[in-house]
Amino acid sequence: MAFGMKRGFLSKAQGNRKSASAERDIANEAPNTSTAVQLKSLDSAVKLDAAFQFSNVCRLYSENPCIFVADDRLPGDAHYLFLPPKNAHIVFVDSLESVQTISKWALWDEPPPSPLPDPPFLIQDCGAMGVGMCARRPIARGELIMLERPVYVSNPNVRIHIDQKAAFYTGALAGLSPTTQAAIAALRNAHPVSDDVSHLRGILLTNALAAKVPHTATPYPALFPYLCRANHACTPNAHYTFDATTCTGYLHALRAVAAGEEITIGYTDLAAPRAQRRAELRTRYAFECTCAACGLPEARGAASDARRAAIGAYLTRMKTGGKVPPGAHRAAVEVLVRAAEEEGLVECASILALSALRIAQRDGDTTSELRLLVDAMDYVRALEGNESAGFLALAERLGLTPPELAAIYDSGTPGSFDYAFFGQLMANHKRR
Ligand SMILES: C[S@@+](CC[C@H](N)C(=O)[O-])C[C@H]1O[C@@H](n2cnc3c(N)ncnc32)[C@H](O)[C@@H]1O
Repeated sequence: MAFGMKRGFLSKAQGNRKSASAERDIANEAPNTSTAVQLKSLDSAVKLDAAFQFSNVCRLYSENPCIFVADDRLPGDAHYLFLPPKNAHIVFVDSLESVQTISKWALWDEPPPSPLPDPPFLIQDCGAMGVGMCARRPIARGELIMLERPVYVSNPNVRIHIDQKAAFYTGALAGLSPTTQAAIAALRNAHPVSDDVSHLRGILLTNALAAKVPHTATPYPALFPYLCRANHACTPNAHYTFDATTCTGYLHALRAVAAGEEITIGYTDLAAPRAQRRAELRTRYAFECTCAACGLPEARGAASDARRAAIGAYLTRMKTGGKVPPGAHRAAVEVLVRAAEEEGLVECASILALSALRIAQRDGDTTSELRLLVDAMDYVRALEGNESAGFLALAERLGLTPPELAAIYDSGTPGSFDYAFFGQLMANHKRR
């Protein structure tokens, strides 16, 4: 299961937050004079060349796949992979080895995932938050709101020569089609602008969502023309995930969303108390959060903080102690699942329910195990939709088609399902 990743340039502990700086600056590195790779000069007959004549350090490495060395003084570092090679609509910025791996992904031979025929959202002015995404009709819990391929994906650890920053960013965009360049330029920048470079960096810092590619542990910042328009809420109603097998970002509704309601995602650690969330949004993302959870009256805000702090404390224990931290009790974790439900934090509820499930398994508590499996899958279904691998596997395990299982789920809510019926299905299937 691909749990969602927060908006993020880079990670602190878990690789799901922004770092202050997206790429490392190398102020004092000498130009590389013994370039190991054979680099073509820019006047070779490739259509993209004209676009790259801004830089005397950018070199074509290969035409197909279309790979450029961003700065031939640092040939081991940033390379641009433009896909497809001409009039590209995606650029990957990464080491040579990595962009070569990415260029060989089988998914590039397949047609890209089809956009939704009738997307249930509009991009429109949302007042103080700027542009945002609004539901143009009611959206069901777990419904796929949109899917989109990124246009810019970058390894946050690539090194840039300090005096080549402008060339670096311009180069990364230069091989993209004019439409794709315009889509990036249209994104919001919430950070101060002093020149074109700081503007582009500001766009990246303001908008990047995390994309986890299979061959690295660190999520990569990725820009999406539409997904990046989703504003933040501390109790979001939608969830972003990135699936590297299709190189696509997905947005699912975490609960039923009414027509006209804004569609929001979480940019930050939602299990943190309000002051901490707000401070992080201010320092890393440069805005004062105006969401409903931040605007709760004092007493309700304090109760919310207490619930989130308890959830956060257990999630922290899981980071070091694993899915079943030492000394964890199922009943206590289930109290936290309910707290997460109450807070509307579906991803937290899902992680906690899966932990409670493991504890039940550890304790040989088969009744709780079945109930928690059913509940946990309901959270996964909200996060990733009925097409999630976990949901499909459960349907198979129960001997049901995914729509049959979805219909059973749609008739209940966690705590009100007919668990005995699920148990019967499971037992019947085991016997077959
Ligand atoms: C990724 S962009 C989202 C789209 C953006 N509103 C736009 O106009 O394109 C993030 C920016 O939106 C605004 N924003 C998002 N969520 C917000 C919130 N909860 N409160 C206030 N501003 C918010 C901030 O300016 C933030 O830097």
